[in-house]
Amino acid sequence: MAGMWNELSRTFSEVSYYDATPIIILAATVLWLLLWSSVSRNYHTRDRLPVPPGSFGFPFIGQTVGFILSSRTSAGNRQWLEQQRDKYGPLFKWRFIGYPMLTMVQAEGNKWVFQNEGTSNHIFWPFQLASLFGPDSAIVKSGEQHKLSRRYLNAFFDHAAVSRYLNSVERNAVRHFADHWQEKDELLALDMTHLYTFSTICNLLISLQDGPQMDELLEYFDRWAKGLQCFPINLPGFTYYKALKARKWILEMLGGLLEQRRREIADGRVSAGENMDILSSLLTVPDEKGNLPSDSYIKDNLLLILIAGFDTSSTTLALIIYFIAKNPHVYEQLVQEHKLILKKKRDTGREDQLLTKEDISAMKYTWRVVQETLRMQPATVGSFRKTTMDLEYKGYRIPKGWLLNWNSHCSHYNPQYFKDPFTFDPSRWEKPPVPFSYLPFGGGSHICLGNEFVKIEMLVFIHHLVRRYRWSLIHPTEEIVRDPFPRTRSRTSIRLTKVTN
Ligand code: HEM
Repeated sequence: MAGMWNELSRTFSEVSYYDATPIIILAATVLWLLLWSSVSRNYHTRDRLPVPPGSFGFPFIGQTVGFILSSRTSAGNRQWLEQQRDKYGPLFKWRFIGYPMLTMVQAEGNKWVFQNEGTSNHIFWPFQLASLFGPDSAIVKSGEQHKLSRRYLNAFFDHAAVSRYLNSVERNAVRHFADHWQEKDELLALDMTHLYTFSTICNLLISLQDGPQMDELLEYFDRWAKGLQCFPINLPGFTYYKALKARKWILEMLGGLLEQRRREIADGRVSAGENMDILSSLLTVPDEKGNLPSDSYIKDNLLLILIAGFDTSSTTLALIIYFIAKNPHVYEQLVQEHKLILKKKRDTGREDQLLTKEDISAMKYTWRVVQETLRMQPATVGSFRKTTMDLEYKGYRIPKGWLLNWNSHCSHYNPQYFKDPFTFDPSRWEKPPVPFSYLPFGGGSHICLGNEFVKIEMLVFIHHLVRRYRWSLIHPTEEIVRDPFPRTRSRTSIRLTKVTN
């Protein structure tokens, strides 16, 4: 009986196996056909889609000249982009130094760019800028290499790390006001904020204090920065050539410092601990794979942080001084906030002590003033990503190899996101903005490394400024220009009056 059953079941399974074969083949074929037709339909549909509206202009040059010329004035750049938007819509194509470019002027477009970073687009810098940054700079890296680099650098600039820098930032601010502001009735605010932010970041990174060596380094950084906005002509006498020379000089200087520090660590003259500057940390703290970074990585990234962290902050601080002078009610509100902080310090017996994290958290209105300044004059108005595959977005085909340009300046002035955008109104920051409409620090994986640090650097400075001075603009109607960072034509010349607490 059992034998018959086995026989039967074997026969049944064989029969069903042989019977099922054509069905399986048929089902697989149908499935494959369905999949193929869907893929090919999508492919062909995307292929048939139009590319976004706009004009590529002249071959190669496209609109490069018009765009660069418009970038010289602060409003010019935004107005140029708004003209294209009004003509073609919030997503438009144009051509920049030979590259087809797609600019997004609304929050939604910015979000799309940042959310697809690493999958269908990656960071792009024109070769002249990439050469100024250097091959090991985190800013030019993409994908896994960028992730590794950022994870390592983030440890020096996340919230916890930045809180540890508070005391040294404040000591530097106090020294700065004592050395450069006292006994002055008039000064150029931008020159002062330039010194303050450069000494703050030099101190933090390489323990370099005010003095001839810092002045010389600052001079080379200024030459380097001019290379960001010029034609890339690498011939003696041209700005780009000078910028590359300045990079070489800075790297040599950092190389010398690196060797000296290595010797000091070996001799035990610098020991591990919270007071180490970032250079010493880079020489002693291994990455997640247990390796110490190479010299070239250290030099390129010190250069990056120095450059990314001082012109942006110094121009923003000078414009904060400018906007406060133009809005006396803002100054009064700031004074009230900082008087309260000083009173609280007095009441708790901390009068002579440095600011604490709690004092910084109490500077709510002051931070809104910073946010509003960064809305009206973001130091960086956008940058580029490059598509790594053909894409479809909003019914358009976006070919592989096009540049995507996220832009903050236009959305910062869009009344849909910011009511009365031309009014300097710190109170608008009592509510959070529409996501991706406010991007002074960029977004996605390349979001500003220093955005936590900026907060203490600026709040500490404003605290010491408003408790010491009141000021007015010597040229109240002067224009804001960009070269490439925003500044007033006179570098914000102000008249100072000392105040007593
Ligand atoms: C008001 C001051 C600042 C503004 C407005 C600002 C703005 C920005 C923006 C918009 C980006 C993104 C670029 C992109 O997506 O392509 C960026 C990147 C960066 N910023 Fe800042 N920044 C400021 C201050 C600082 C400071 C103080 C530091 C350093 C301590 C710093 C370090 C960096 C670095 C290293 C990057 C490159 C990040 C990467 O590519 O992964 N920035 N910054």
